[in-house]
This record gives sequence, structure tokens and C-alpha cells, in this order.
Amino acid sequence: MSWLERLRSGLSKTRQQINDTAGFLGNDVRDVFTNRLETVEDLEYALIAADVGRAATEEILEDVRRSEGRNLQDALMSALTLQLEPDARRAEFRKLGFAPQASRVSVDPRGHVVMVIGVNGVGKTTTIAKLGQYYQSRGRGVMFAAGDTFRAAAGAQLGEWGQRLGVPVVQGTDGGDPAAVAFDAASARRARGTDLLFVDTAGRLHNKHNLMEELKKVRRVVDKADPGEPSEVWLVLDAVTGQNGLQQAKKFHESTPLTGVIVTKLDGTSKGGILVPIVRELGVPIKFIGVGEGAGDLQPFDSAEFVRALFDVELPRS
Ligand SMILES: Nc1nc2c(ncn2[C@@H]2O[C@H](COP(=O)(O)OP(=O)(O)OP(=O)(O)O)[C@@H](O)[C@H]2O)c(=O)[nH]1
Repeated sequence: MSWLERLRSGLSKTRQQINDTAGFLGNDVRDVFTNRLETVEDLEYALIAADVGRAATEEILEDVRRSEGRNLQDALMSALTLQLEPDARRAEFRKLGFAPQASRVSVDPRGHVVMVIGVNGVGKTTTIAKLGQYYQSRGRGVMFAAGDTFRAAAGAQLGEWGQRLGVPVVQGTDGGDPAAVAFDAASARRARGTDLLFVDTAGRLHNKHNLMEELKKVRRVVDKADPGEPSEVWLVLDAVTGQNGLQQAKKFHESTPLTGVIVTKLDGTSKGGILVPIVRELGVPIKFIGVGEGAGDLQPFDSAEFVRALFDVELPRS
């Protein structure tokens, strides 16, 4: 399966919820809103069940209602795409009453170091491997730092990926100081002139104060070892955890300001709508989405493509 097929098949559960209101997706919006109010209610329920969130759901229904003369699916796709735009653009285009050309997020890290953080098991280590492959295949030099010194197997796991991809890995010692590994790795990156360093960190809960302080320390140390552009901090979020994951993300963001989010496991959830509140409430761009366990199953996030995959509509990439 191609990644797009995998995304489509992953989103089929989310789609199913929306399609349960279907039969009517081809109907004119005016017809639905005058004669089939139960469809509007079903749709509202489906959007909330897919974790789109209440505020966004209300805006979507309002935008759809205003799209008289279009069919329900088209109107819904435009309204959803709009919800995945940054705040200012969304407000502007809602006022104008039409959908913008979807904006593309830059996945080119500003500095040379990207810290990858998140709660346990969301897919950080795997995602770092995928990022390595992504940037390497685009001609960038890549290094990894095994900053997860807490889970004994994490360093070995990253080491294996490094070997497979031909990416050098700076290892720490089990139970050692993650900031020390990050410092060594950032210094080594600078000395070698490698383009990008991805720093793995141990999974942690947002409510563990000392662990959140540890992240801040890793960040400080990296910026000290490699002054210049500030490091990026990307949070990995498991789509399956839905609204709960979003609350965790907010806490991480308060503690160590995020510069990007990567949403994993979109291949196996009915909560595909969670991307909407991530964009709206966190205000941090989604950089990549993960749609499987293989090194190739990571793609830059493209809102229009995502919405098309959600509705299983095949259109050429713009
Ligand atoms: N289906 C699916 N599985 C994924 C995806 N990304 C990661 N995984 C799987 O999720 C599991 C956990 O991944 P890890 O990379 O070990 O997670 P981690 O966040 O580093 O874990 P800790 O170090 O324990 O915090 C592995 O089995 C991965 O293969 C994805 O996009 N889709």
C-alpha cells in the first residue's frame, strides 16, 4: 500500500462515522438544512465523535449552512480544510465566505537540532527513524542522539535504526543524564557540520514536574552546545489518544514551547478529527503525520490532502 492508501484506509473509521449520515452527502446543502435536519444532527454527532471538538464543529456546520447551492460533501470538505488553517487565515476566510488555497507548512527545521518529545509509547523513537529517512532522502546529513536513557531498549532500538539507515547515533549510558547525551551529540554535530540532529527523549507524563524540568534542561544544554538558531521542539502525539492527548500537548507546550507537532498512528483510529483542535487550540503547526510502522510511513502534513483522504476523494496533488 502507498502511504496515501494507508492514510485513506486508516481514516476509513473516521470516514465511516461521517458516511453513516450519508446517502445525503451528494444532496444540496439547502435541501439538507431544510428537509433533513436529522442529517445535520447526525453530522454534528459524527464530527464530535471524530474528535473535531465542539467549537470547530459549530463553525463547520455554520460554514456548511452558508454554502447553499453546493452539495453537502463539497461544503463539508471546504469547511474542514478551513479549520486546519492557522487562526488568522481561518478568521479572514470565514469572513470572506470562501475557502482559501490550503497553506503548506514548512518542514525545514530552522536550526540544526530537533528535540523530539512526548508521552510514553506515542512513537517517538520510530518517528525519529522516519524523520532520518525523510531528510536523508532529500540530501540532508542526519545524526541521532539516544537521549532516552530511561527505557533500556530505547538506545538499542535507535542504534538499530541508525545502522539500517546509515545514520550515526550518539549513545548515552542506561540511566545516565539525557542532557549529557544531548550535549555530546550537539557538540559532535557542530564539529562534523552535519545538517540535522534529532534528539530522542524518554517518554514522560506532562504532570511529572521533575521530568518536565529535565526537558527544559536538555533544551538549554542543546542551545548552549550549538548556539545560533534555537533548536526546534517537536511533540509526537498519538492520534488514538484523541482529546486526552491534546490536553497533554498543552501542558508540554506550557513547559517547553513547541515549534511543531507530529501526529502518529493515523492508520488505526476513528479519531482522525483530532487534527482540527490540535491546529486550533494549540496554535502549533502540524509538521508530519505518521501512518504506519515502516520508515517510509511519515509524510509532511498537507491539510487539503488530508481532507481528501478523509472523504476518499482522489484528486491530483496540487
Ligand atoms: N500503526 C502505527 N504504529 C506506529 C506509528 N508510529 C509508531 N508506531 C508504533 O508505536 C509503537 C511505539 O513506538 P516507539 O517509537 O517505541 O515509541 P516511543 O514514544 O519512543 O516509546 P517510549 O520510549 O516508551 O516513550 C511501536 O510499535 C511503533 O512501531 C504509526 O504511525 N502507526
